[in-house]
Amino acid sequence: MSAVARIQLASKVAAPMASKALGVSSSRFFTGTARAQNKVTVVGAAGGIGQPMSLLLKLSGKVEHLSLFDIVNTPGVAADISHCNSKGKVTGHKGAEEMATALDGADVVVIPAGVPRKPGMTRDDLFNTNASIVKGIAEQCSKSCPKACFLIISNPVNSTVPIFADVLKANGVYNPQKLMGVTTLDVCRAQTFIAENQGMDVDKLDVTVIGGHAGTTIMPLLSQVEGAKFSDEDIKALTHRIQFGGDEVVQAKDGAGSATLSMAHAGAYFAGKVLDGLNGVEGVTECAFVESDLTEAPFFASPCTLGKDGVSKVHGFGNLSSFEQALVDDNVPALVKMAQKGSDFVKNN
Ligand SMILES: NC(=O)C1=CN([C@@H]2O[C@H](COP(=O)(O)OP(=O)(O)OC[C@H]3O[C@@H](n4cnc5c(N)ncnc54)[C@H](O)[C@@H]3O)[C@@H](O)[C@H]2O)C=CC1
Ligand SMILES: O=C([O-])CC(=O)C(=O)O
Repeated sequence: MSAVARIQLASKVAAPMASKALGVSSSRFFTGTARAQNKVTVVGAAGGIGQPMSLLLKLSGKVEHLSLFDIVNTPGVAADISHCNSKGKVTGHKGAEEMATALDGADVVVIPAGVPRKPGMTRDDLFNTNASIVKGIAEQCSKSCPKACFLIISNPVNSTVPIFADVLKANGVYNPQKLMGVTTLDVCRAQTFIAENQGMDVDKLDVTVIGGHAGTTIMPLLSQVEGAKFSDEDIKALTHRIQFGGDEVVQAKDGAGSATLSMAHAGAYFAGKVLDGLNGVEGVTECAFVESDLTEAPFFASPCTLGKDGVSKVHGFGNLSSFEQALVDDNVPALVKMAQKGSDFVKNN
């Protein structure tokens, strides 16, 4: 099937894009209106997330130049993906000496580089390894593509985003509108689990998930789901499942890593929305972990409008139920601490 036919087929099964976000959905994946005119670099492109996410970005038709960087295996991954008959060229770059070329002139840099969890670990247990990986990537981005939008997937997101911010700040190139922690998978899970529980059409569900991306810092706002009716038990069980959805996958993979395929979908979807915003599509709104003054936490996920310069507006989270307010009160101190841990790392290394 030609790329055009494939996209036409996708748009037949998908609802037309409205100006407001409709929520993350695979059937809406190919319906964006952005033209392929940007360079997107994936850092960690040969990994469990990096490979399928790069494939989805290539198939999206939204990327003019897909630049794949990793410390291993990228020439093969790039050669393979480049044979897909969709718009955009693909280049592969391997190792520190090729990183500058990979990043040079990028409009969007998506970063799933770093180690994943094994059963029994928290995301914070990845800090010691991933903090220095993310810091090194931020240093090179400061030099090679300081004006790009940076989409951070590497865990622990609650600390790696502050690390990235502080490195950009130290290099005098930090723009809070352009730095986003990717929390889209939490929204995907919320939509999937709520649709199942309520017998609703997953394509029509829009769920806001605020806070951070680790355990109880992930806070889905079930009280705001239009048309849903939850018992108190459902609210507790669904909230817990959304907060610990990552653990569900880690346990099922039994030592072989964490979510890769669902994250590839979520990451490519979110990157596509960032590209839509950069290219002038109006009213694109998605949840993301961004610099925020909504709470005491310096970074906090909430709905954000994505525009020509990245995040053009950080929205509030509206009225909360008493259950949700208690979650926010209980979890903001943890978010403050995890951000501070990231900042301290940059200060001391
Ligand atoms: N934000 C989110 O919702 C999610 C985040 N993650 C996180 O994403 C990260 C990646 O996960 P996977 O792809 O499963 O891991 P993986 O181990 O399969 O892939 C990671 C890739 O990063 C590469 N890498 C390591 N250091 C690098 C560097 N300095 N520069 C470029 N590439 C480098 C590795 O060579 C590898 O190919 C983990 O930290 C994981 O916890 C995973 C799922 C969801
Ligand atoms: O659970 C993990 O370690 C990976 C992740 O962030 C997720 O699946 O949400």
